[in-house]
Amino acid sequence: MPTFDTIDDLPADKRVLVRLDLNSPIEDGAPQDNRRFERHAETVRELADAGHRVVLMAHQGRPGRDDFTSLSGHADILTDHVGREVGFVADTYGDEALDAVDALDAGEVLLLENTRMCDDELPEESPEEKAETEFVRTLAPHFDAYVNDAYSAAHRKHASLVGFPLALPAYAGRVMETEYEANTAIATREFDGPVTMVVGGTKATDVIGVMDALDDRVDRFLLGGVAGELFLRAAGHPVGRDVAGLDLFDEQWEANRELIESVLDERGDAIRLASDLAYEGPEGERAEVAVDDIDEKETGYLDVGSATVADYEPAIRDSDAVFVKGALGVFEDERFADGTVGVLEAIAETDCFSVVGGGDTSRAIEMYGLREDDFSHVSIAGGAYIRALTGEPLPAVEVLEAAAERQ
Ligand SMILES: Nc1ncnc2c1ncn2[C@@H]1O[C@H](COP(=O)(O)OP(=O)(O)OP(=O)(O)O)[C@@H](O)[C@H]1O
Ligand SMILES: O=C(O)[C@H](O)COP(=O)(O)O
Repeated sequence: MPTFDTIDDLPADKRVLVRLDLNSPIEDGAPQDNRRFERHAETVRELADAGHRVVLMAHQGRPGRDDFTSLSGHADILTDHVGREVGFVADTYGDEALDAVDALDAGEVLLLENTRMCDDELPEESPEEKAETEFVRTLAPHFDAYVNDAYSAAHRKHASLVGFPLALPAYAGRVMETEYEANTAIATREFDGPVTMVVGGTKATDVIGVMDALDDRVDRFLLGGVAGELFLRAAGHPVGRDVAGLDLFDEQWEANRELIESVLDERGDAIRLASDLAYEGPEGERAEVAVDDIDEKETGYLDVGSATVADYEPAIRDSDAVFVKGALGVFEDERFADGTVGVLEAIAETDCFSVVGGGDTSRAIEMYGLREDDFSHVSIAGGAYIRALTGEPLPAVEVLEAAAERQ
């Protein structure tokens, strides 16, 4: 059971600073609606209905990446889900933000600008160091309480996640509570048959570390996405080409090369790699090529191929549990959705215990007409959920627990 306080313990009529995780897919510069808005809206609505003054913090993307944007579009989507206006101020803790915070009335909701636009937010440091930053020291005195609802970012030691709980009485929101309970329970569950993990997405650095930590708790890993191509590279195939504007492959290859080689060496028999890949053909169509026929690194691959899906399906069917972290391809583009959707369909058809995690990946479920009920748990957390599987502590949860002991 969690040992943190929740919003049930929050006294009435407070000025509350709330951390959400609204990190979303961005298309043409605009955030795309997804489960994170729907789920966080419950916490926001409950706090506003209770008459608190509610100020929200969240992040979007990472500096230097295309998805690093303002949160103004997020405020509009959240307004629809909460059913009351969510105001927005394009400032994190300057005078403009503080004036807007101080002007709020009971039951009003305001979203501050992307926390990662603030220099103090990102470098990972101890909670004590984060609590001493100008960001926390300036903003905290304008509030009576802090609520963390961002379970899916709880593996990061950023100021908005670990600094404020040292400066204010701290509570968990509804998403933090439910995701914590579901994911912690999974970590201690025992399975009779094979346990399979589908690994993909763009955050290869995160998932490769977890593959190493999970060790023999997972019987086989089915790889795709960026991590899959990096493992193929380690196995000697010239794949993993960065398309313009993105540095997904080379940077993560340099950072993880040794670990990938050692995981491949030690767990090679448990790791299944794509036998074919899909790319954009000359007429803009989906084209596929067998991995063994790729002899030059000149094409960017955007999905696993159909032979790979056919190879992965039986492994899923005979599993007792399947965990998904990250998409096998760029499923947002229908031409490159076959890998992700094929694997999700295979999981949905079995009655094994199944968890699909990740803010982006879980979105494929409704995009392609699958039913959430066909999976045991659909988590809006990606990195935090896979860390929970390894039993690794989450720094933002630890500070909430420490706060509860002081309160
Ligand atoms: N080969 C590829 N090249 C580029 N992007 C890819 C590739 N394969 C998958 N993706 C992208 O990976 C994204 C999902 O992975 P990501 O690592 O962001 O995980 P997530 O499920 O959102 O988890 P988290 O919550 O940790 O962000 C999808 O949006 C998809 O477009
Ligand atoms: O989308 C996520 O998984 C969380 O918001 C964390 O984002 P990050 O991996 O950029 O820290």
